[in-house]
Amino acid sequence: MAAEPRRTEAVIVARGLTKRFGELVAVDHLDLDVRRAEVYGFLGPNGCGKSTTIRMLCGLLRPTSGEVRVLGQSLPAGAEKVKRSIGYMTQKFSLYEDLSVRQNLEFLAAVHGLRGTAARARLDEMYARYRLDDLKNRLAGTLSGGQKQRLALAGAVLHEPELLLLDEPTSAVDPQSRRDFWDALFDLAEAGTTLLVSTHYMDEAERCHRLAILDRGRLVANGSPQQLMADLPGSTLRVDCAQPRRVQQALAREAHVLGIAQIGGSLRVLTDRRDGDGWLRERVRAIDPDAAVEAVAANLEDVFVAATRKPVPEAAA
Ligand SMILES: Nc1ncnc2c1ncn2[C@@H]1O[C@H](COP(=O)(O)OP(=O)(O)OP(=O)(O)O)[C@@H](O)[C@H]1O
Repeated sequence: MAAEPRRTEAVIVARGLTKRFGELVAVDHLDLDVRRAEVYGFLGPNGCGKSTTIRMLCGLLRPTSGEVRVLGQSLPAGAEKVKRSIGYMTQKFSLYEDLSVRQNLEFLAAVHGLRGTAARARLDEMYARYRLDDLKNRLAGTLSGGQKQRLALAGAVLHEPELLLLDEPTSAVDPQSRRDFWDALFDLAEAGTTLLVSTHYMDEAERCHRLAILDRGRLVANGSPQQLMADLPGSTLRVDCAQPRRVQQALAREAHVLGIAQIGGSLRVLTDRRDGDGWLRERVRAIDPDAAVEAVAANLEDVFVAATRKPVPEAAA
């Protein structure tokens, strides 16, 4: 039965969540609030601690310090109680490649204690919902990337978890499959499931209700994508010029320039100055008097670059 989404109730509350591996601080005093039925994104560069955090949130990894409550249970003490209500989909395909789609799902149904007609009804629902009907007898190892992902999602939600944790679930699939997958995630959220999903893709992060940006184990920004873009403490500019590579090299040495990307024949420049428009026009004119500088709307990639280019605070160095 479809529950009314209630995006106010806390499903994940973490305070000061920290994980050390020897000298390495993989997750560093992370505070996190995820509410029921929201799609919450985790965005960050490789190695910033996304997977480690997700593994702590599903009770697979014991935090070094800090507090974390998931679905009302304190972890790790309540991990066993909460495990039945959590679904987890990893970056790598983790089902049995030498079993068929049907055998994989029947096995998972048995693991979750589903039997008889209840199991058959739920499996039929999964085949239909995730377009697996024609693939039931295929070995999982022979499926395409998108098909494997649909099977993995079916496996992760078979037991109707209240919370679904997805660790870079779309890293091996094409854009259309990614879109279909996100539609499936929103269907789940609409039915009341809470989703936390890590991603490297800006377009995916932009679709989340709210998101956290992590960098070197720390939370460096969080909020709705719209709010993060509106609050960007700098400006984004487009520079049209005859020799973009030359202008890019010269601007890269400027202290207030956080990032430059060439897009076709123009440059997209992110500065940490609110008055970036006039300031950059002056700099660019010195390099190429004919260049045109125009302020453009910030996107989530600008937010990401600005948040992850900040120097490491003294305490973490
Ligand atoms: N079991 C472990 N033992 C030692 N170091 C680890 C362990 N697991 C993770 N790390 C380290 O902790 C840091 C964070 O890793 P993690 O996998 O959480 O990052 P991530 O953000 O998920 O990266 P990616 O986007 O590449 O998947 C990395 O430096 C990683 O090498």
